[in-house]
Amino acid sequence: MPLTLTDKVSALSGVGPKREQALQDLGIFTIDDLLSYYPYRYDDLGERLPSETLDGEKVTFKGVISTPAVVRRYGKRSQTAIGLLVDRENVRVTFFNQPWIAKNLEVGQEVAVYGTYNAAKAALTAIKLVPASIDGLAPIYPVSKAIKAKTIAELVEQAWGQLRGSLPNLVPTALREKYRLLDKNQQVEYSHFPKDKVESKAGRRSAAFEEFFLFQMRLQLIKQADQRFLGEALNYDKKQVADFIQSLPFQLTGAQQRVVDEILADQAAPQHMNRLLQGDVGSGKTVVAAIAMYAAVTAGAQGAIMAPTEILAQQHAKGLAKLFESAGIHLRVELLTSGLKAAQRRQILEDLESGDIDIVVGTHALVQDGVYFHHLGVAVIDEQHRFGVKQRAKLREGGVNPDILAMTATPIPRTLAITAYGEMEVSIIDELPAGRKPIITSQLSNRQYDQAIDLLRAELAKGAQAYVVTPLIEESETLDVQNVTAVYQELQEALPDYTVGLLHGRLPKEDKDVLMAGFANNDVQVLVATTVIEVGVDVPNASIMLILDADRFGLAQLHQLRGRVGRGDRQSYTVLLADPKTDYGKERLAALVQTTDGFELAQRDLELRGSGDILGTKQSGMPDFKVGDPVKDLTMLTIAQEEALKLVRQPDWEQEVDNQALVDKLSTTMAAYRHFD
Ligand SMILES: Nc1ncnc2c1ncn2[C@@H]1O[C@H](COP(=O)(O)OP(=O)(O)OP(=O)(O)O)[C@@H](O)[C@H]1O
Repeated sequence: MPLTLTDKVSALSGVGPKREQALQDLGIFTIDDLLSYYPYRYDDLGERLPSETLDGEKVTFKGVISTPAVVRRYGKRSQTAIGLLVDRENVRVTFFNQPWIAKNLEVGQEVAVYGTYNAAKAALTAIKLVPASIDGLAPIYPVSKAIKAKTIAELVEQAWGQLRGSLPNLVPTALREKYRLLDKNQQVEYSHFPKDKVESKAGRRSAAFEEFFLFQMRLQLIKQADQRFLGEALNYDKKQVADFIQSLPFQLTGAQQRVVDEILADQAAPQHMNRLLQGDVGSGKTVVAAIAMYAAVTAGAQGAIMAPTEILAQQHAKGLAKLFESAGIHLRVELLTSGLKAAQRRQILEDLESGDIDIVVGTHALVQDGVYFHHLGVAVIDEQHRFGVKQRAKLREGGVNPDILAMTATPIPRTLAITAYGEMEVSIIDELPAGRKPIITSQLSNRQYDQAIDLLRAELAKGAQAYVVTPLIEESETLDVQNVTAVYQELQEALPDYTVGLLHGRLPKEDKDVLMAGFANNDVQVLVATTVIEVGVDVPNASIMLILDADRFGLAQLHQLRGRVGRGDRQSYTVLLADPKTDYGKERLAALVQTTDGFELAQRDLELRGSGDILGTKQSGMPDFKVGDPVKDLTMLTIAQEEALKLVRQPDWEQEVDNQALVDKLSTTMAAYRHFD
């Protein structure tokens, strides 16, 4: 049977259950996955002359051995050196710790050596001998411990040997011509087996476009499907909503007012709303969500808000209840989390279905089976990246198709957000409430811990509260707990006049609740915690945060953490305790000291990392591209979006494009949405 793209990788010889598992762990299930598993870089095995080579460059020199191998031993270590005549230049080549190699190196023999060139000394530190016949670039694949790059290369070769020339194009011909993209077979060939950099670049460019194009086709199809299930034109009570906004304890910022208008307009329109609300930490997204939910309630519908953690859900529930109460609005706000007792849960589910509950706040429990709404008008998803498309789809089940408002504090440059969240409209709160004093951030060495505690004491003496954050240690929860507990005990002794609380992921839910309530009421003044407090905790009286071993956190995470202070009128402080060892570590902390602007930090982080990593990762909910880089290749991503949009707008695009392979590839996405029709 000839090999096909949809075959499992186990169809290849040499792939048993163990290897198959290792491949699956890398996301490679089918032959198609394997052939789309592109190298992340190439070793340049093409031969070159020393005079064409830069200092420090990795290069292959092909030449004739001119001096016999000399082996020097230093205990367990060794150096083996030869002279290599490359064209007319003599290069000294040194192999480290491979004494046995000497016997393969005879004067007069022709060899090719791959290594790092030192121009000043005309010396090459050898990485490996390569067969003299090899020319071009050797693909290097991202791998895991369980499988070697070489194995992947061999499997790709095996599969390609059988399928070469037979792959259908996914990108329509017209587009390939317009943007001078390669035919699929050439794309695969050039990506895996380029002869030179021109080929590898061309392969990568076409592969990136294909990836973006498929991604955008999916987004646009989802968007189109979304628009097809008509939302509902919520007939909300303008006066009541205006009164609510009037009665808030503060005035909305201009940015808040603008996004509120955008959201209310969406809600009132017959189309279904699918909007992303982006705003830096502390910019006041929650109250915007409250207004949207209240509008739904005035129209006789319900509102729901889903939070990523129980602590946050509780906080939202309490905060919302207080907000409405202080405005003299009588609403029923309930909390639905997995921690509820069965009877309580049953009651809440009943009241949700009968419409007795106006606003429900919860975690993932909200999108579980058996949760039915009487009439859900708007669903707010806090930190949207923690919820997938499936859960969103779940909200639509039972015929309801609520407006969706996703909120995130991850700052993403606007153009990028618009393309990457192509299925959503984007609203941005780019202004902090008036009167906020920028948080003062400082960095101290770990040896200056006492000084940090003095700062903390000074704040406590003013009646303020404090956070002390300890990091994740090597991903081990047990060690984290030990660490955070030790810090807690120490602080209890150091601060006898204050109540110190301890919060970590292992605590029973009730204890967490009691503690968070205590901190919110100022019964607890110092909260020692692991990163469980990362998102959304809102205690405006807290004015100082100590972050221990701050270099163990990522920049975005530190920014989120820091956002827990500076939420009220007090001047707030963040003290980063760390002795960063790497430049990246130092610059990351310096960036935090220098600016409190999340967008600027996101940009800095990008530059420091030098890649789209920050956006590609799980953290931010941005799609994970394998080849394309949404930051560096933004123009291409935008083009892919425009073209996908143009295509799906044609009523018969499936016939129009005349590309069955593309239609097949997208069929799952379409099917997932078809059953809502
Ligand atoms: N316009 C405003 N003027 C003054 N205070 C405000 C305003 N809007 C919100 N606040 C207050 O600012 C604090 C932060 O607001 P909120 O919790 O909504 O921020 P957020 O954007 O959700 O932040 P995070 O992403 O950090 O959770 C709250 O205490 C809130 O009451």
